[in-house]
Amino acid sequence: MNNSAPIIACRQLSRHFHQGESTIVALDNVDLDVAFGEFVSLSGPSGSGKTTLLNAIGGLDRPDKGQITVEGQRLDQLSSNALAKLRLHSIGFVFQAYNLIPVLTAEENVSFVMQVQGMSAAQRRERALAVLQEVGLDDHADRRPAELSGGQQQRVAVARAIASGPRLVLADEPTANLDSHSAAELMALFTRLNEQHGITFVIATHDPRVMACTTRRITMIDGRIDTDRPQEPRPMEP
Ligand SMILES: Nc1ncnc2c1ncn2[C@@H]1O[C@H](COP(=O)(O)OP(=O)(O)OP(=O)(O)O)[C@@H](O)[C@H]1O
Repeated sequence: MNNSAPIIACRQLSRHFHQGESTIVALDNVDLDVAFGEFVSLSGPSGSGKTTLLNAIGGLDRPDKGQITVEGQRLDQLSSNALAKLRLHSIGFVFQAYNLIPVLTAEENVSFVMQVQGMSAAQRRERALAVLQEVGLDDHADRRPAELSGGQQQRVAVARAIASGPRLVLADEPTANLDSHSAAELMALFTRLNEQHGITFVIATHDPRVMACTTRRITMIDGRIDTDRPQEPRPMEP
């Protein structure tokens, strides 16, 4: 794979939703390239298309028109099996609701995904503990989600997202349910994963402090990209 090629390339993406008589234009001819290793925020008013764009890039939803290439693979040309594989191995997802399985411990929540990926139990345990250590939670590996704070649950969700070693993480309002201290910790973790491991992040957010942490700031309006600028990142104050 040629690393000078973008990790994400979107061409003329459009997505419409039909509600009764009316048509909602969620994405309107979006063109977007994101290079390997970028740290990007996506902001804009509610309904401007951020989630729709992330879901399309992550292969969770198909656009009506246009093309998406992720790590050199055209999503519209992949079989559903190949798309599921790409989602499982190459893209990490982090959501506003942490989406952990309540009856499983932190370690089991992380290793569950690797089980689906076909790793042995010993490999899973080793890898789960390594990624929990990466997010600062190896000493909480045996706790269930209800025994963890919101910030800790979100960090378990990050450990799960990076367990398979993806080069791309898509995060949809990851700090929306967090207090400002936990949000700052999460953004420091994202920054470290970006700088030290080269993981590309695209983060949809309404929080101006999250936008300020990133090195490229994209705003959307009415399903279109409105502004797109590089910036000097400003770490979030705890
Ligand atoms: N499954 C759906 N069915 C109908 N309309 C939808 C669906 N998903 C999204 N939309 C509409 O598409 C538009 C874009 O929605 P989207 O969720 O992408 O916006 P957003 O910028 O992420 O908003 P928010 O900041 O509130 O999360 C909105 O008008 C929304 O109501």
